[in-house]
Amino acid sequence: MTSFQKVADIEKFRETQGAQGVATILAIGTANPSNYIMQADYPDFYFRVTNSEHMVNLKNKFKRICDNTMIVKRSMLLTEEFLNDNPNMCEYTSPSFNTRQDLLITEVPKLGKLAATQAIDEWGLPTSKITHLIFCTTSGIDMPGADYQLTKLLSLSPSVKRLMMYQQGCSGGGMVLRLAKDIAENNKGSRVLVVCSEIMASIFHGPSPNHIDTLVGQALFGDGAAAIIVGSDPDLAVEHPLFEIVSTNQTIIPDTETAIKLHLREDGLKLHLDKDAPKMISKNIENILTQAVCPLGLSDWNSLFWIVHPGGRRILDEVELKLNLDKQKLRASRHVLREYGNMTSACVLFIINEMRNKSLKDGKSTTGEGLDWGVLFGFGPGLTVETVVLHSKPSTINRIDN
Ligand SMILES: CC(=O)CC(=O)SCCNC(=O)CCNC(=O)[C@H](O)C(C)(C)COP(=O)(O)OP(=O)(O)OC[C@H]1O[C@@H](n2cnc3c(N)ncnc32)[C@H](O)[C@@H]1OP(=O)(O)O
Repeated sequence: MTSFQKVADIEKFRETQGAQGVATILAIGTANPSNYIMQADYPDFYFRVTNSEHMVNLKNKFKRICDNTMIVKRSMLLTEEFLNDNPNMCEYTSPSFNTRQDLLITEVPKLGKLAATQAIDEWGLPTSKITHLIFCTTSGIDMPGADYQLTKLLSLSPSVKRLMMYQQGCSGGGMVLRLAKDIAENNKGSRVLVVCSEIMASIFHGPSPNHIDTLVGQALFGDGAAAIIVGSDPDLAVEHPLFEIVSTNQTIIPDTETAIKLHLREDGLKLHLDKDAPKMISKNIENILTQAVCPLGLSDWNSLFWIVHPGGRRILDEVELKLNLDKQKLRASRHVLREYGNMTSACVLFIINEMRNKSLKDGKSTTGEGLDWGVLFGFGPGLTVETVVLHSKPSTINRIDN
């Protein structure tokens, strides 16, 4: 065989490997721990459980921060009993890594399993058809990882191709869509199970008057997991496309390296948040958006449906203001923030779910609030921005939850 023939054969083989069509979201599932706390009750809970009632001014400030988040409730695996039994987690800084790890290593895959099971039920095909697994979490770290544990919990094939993404922060939700698209479009017949599972036990700390940014984090984060199934060339006899993942981009906003930082230390995951992070995002958002959607001939921002990581209320306010978005455009993002808080990487997948459910309930013609094209933004440390352009599908069938 000549070397020319060899190359020709490889190219021919390569042609059989790729899918024909664009990667499509085929099902979505979500899950939260049953334990939750109302935001209005949180300052009392938090200062009581951390033995900080004497910090009266700080508690008043925390009440103001909690009120201004616009969050109504958050799911929280951490109970008062657990925190009382583990007082090292209630200090601002005290070695507590092992306590956190012991909880997270078990509970993160378990919560992920609940969301994944819901997505698989909606999808309707056997788990043996899942070819790839992407697991994303910023809650803990381990080897073998949460992807391995979930493979066991769901009895997936031991040959499922796994990708474990630890410590990606809130942009992780956009990142997993980018990776799932690349896998689905380059591997004919593949079905990618994507799971984002987050538990705030990693980032829970007692208050410190010298670290208000960490305190802001205590008012924002909630527990939740979301799962989606992504594949190209759906079998329309059994699969029901929800959104096509049309294009993806990742970029770093210049000179913002210190805006959102999370450092994993012996006292847990420490959040550092610049007060101006929302402004840094809004100052750059139009440029990033233009680069993502202009190649598709889209230039009217209000003609799109919107999925924006709700890192905090001010991030949504600033984006809305900067882009002159109609008040209803960020409805789904605000709904998820209000009902669940900031669930890090899982948030944007919850918003996709909320959008398709509400679209169906309201009798809209497409999964994207009756519109055809939409944009999804994930924001994380870096500042890293993940941008995903989505195309909606007819708003029919599939199960509605919530
Ligand atoms: C984990 C990841 O990878 C990605 C993420 O999502 S990280 C989280 C990203 N989230 C953010 O950056 C939060 C954005 N901020 C907000 O949404 C709002 O500021 C908020 C809801 C926290 C408070 O609402 P607000 O309308 O700004 O209230 P405001 O009265 O101005 O602030 C309350 C107090 O908190 C302080 N504060 C707010 N943000 C602060 C910060 N980052 N650092 C220090 N102090 C802060 C304010 O100075 C103010 O203090 P005073 O009362 O002493 O003046």
